[in-house]
Amino acid sequence: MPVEVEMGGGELSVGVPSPHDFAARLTWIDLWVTVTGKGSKQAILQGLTGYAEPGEIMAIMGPSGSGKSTLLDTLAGRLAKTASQTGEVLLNGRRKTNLSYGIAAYVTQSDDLIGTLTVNETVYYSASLRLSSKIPRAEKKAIVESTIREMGLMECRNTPVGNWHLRGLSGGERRRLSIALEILTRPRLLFLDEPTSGLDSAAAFFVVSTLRNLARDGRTVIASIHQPSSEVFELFDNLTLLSGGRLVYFGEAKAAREHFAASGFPCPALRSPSDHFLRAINADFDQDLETADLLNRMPTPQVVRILVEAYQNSEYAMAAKLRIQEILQTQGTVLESGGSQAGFFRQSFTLTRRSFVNMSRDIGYYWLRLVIYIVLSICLGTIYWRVGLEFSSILGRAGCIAYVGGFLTFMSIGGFPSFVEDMKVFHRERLNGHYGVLAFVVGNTLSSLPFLFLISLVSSSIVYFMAQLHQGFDHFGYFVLSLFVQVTIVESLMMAVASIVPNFLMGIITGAGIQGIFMLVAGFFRLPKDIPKPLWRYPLSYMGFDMYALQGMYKNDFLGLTFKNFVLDGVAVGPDIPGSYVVEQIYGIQTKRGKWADFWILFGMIFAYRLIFFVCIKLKENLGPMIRSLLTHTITIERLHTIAEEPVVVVIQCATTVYYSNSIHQSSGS
Ligand SMILES: Nc1ncnc2c1ncn2[C@@H]1O[C@H](COP(=O)(O)OP(=O)(O)OP(=O)(O)O)[C@@H](O)[C@H]1O
Repeated sequence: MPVEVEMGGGELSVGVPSPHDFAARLTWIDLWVTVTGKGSKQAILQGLTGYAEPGEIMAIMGPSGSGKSTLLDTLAGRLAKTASQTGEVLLNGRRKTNLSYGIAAYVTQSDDLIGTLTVNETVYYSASLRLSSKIPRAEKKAIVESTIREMGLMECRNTPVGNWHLRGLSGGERRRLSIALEILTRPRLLFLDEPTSGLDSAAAFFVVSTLRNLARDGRTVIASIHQPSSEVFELFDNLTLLSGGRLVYFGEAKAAREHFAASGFPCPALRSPSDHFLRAINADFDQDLETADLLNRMPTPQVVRILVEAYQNSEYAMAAKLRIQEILQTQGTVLESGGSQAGFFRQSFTLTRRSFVNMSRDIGYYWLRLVIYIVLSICLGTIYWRVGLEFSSILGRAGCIAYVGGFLTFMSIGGFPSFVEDMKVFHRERLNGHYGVLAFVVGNTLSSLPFLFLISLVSSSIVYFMAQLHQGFDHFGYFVLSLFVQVTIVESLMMAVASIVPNFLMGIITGAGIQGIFMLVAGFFRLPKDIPKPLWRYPLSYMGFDMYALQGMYKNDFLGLTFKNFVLDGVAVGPDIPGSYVVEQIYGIQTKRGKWADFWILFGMIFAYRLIFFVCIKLKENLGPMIRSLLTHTITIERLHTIAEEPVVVVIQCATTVYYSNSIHQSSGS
């Protein structure tokens, strides 16, 4: 009799969830992942089926490139946009294509951490962001301390993580810190990609022991691992062994040895089982394999083929499918996002504080920029030294103001590397549900304001008093505020760019390009009335902040001053020129709108650009899964057509939800 299993969006299972059962039971059935490159499709996961249960720790092993990270990403709903997926991933019997944003914690291979914070600060801020505000401070500190201790980081608790200018933690310590951050809140479902990479064998043993204890506490832990020692391997309950995206073995870790022996590849007495498995299935380097009696030299692809077939026809494969069936019949609780229990204000406050501390310690964030601003301001001040009220001063003042508004703000690009680092940390924390997008935008905005104000004040003071622009505190105050608002807008623009571009170089190019265009249509290089319509004048010159900044600053400086007319043979050719004439007739700017109106438009733009930043993050978060779900649906239908031609039973539930059960039938001999 074929074992027929229907899998679906929750309606199929018969068990009633217990309200107190928050365990995470993950099942995946006939999982295929394909990527398209150079016109051809490559399957990087080929029909994987398995499950992970609470109380157990599962290792995903395989040679480099065998698909370990891809399997973890697929299970966690984080597959790259370029890859397509078919098959089912069910959490507690329900279809859950996206486990991001707090339902599952994921420790990725890269350790994206804030370089200037110490271990203690990193874990404490994380606790403050995620643990309930009701938990007293002392209790939070105790949780932080015990987590740091569990990961063996007590010795370096006051060491900064480290960045380009700060020597900090070793690679292994960073790895352990990344794990500490995710186990802090004891997540129900924990994925770890290479948690032991960079660790010595003792550290690897302690880290995996901690993960096992976490699993014993009712958590579900899945970790990909390269080359565990025998001691570490013994800590794993279950094993998924992959080679070239195919399943070589799934089942109890300790039974894998018997399976290899039964398939004709017994583990030699003095070799660690994990070493033996990996040597047998590593197709990258063809090798001699010490086989018991079958072959003395066998090419690895052949070994892999034998093992894959042996597994498909084995009792282990059958047992896995039966267990999946049982899991699906005892439907568990719907796990909601469990990322953070702290409220919005707590999150915003903590993020503002953390970001402020980082900005004040990272010399590349603002301090280096401040130095460059001071140097440039001195250059500007010397070039426009006491610019005066001559006829030529009109051009001089306009040039000085345009440079301040254009190039000085353009220099905000210098902070881009730090923005990119910030965004990496944000993406890691956000995907693990540590806080919301709005809290991040608020935190990032508030923490940057004091530094931006300082930069504006110092630069303005130097330029203003060296060039001796329009005297009077109100004029100087306007100049400072206008520059402050401009750099804040550019900062928002660059953060928005950092949130969408894939890398640093693209970000610099995109950010510089946008600013270059806005500068061009600001009204300095071409007078406003001469800027060609429709694109350049409407909408671009109005969308950019430079136009309002330039006009406001011109009005601030020229209005109320009088300039000498130009001199021919020692005699002025006409009467003195009032500033209003300069603004209206020479620079073609209407003075009906006062300088403060320009300022308030600019001020409003800070919110508009921060909103764009917020929307960019949201779009990036939602667009990927939307595209994936569309692609997955199309590919599932495509695959169904292929499968329908094969001798298998196809179960169609409804128009949009299609499942098939070929692998299950095969295993039962159908
Ligand atoms: N988005 C993608 N586009 C193209 N190829 C991909 C993509 N993702 C993964 N691959 C390919 O799929 C294979 C499996 O990659 P994966 O990162 O899952 O392997 P891995 O077992 O985790 O390797 P390692 O142990 O070296 O990290 C590799 O050959 C990789 O190049």
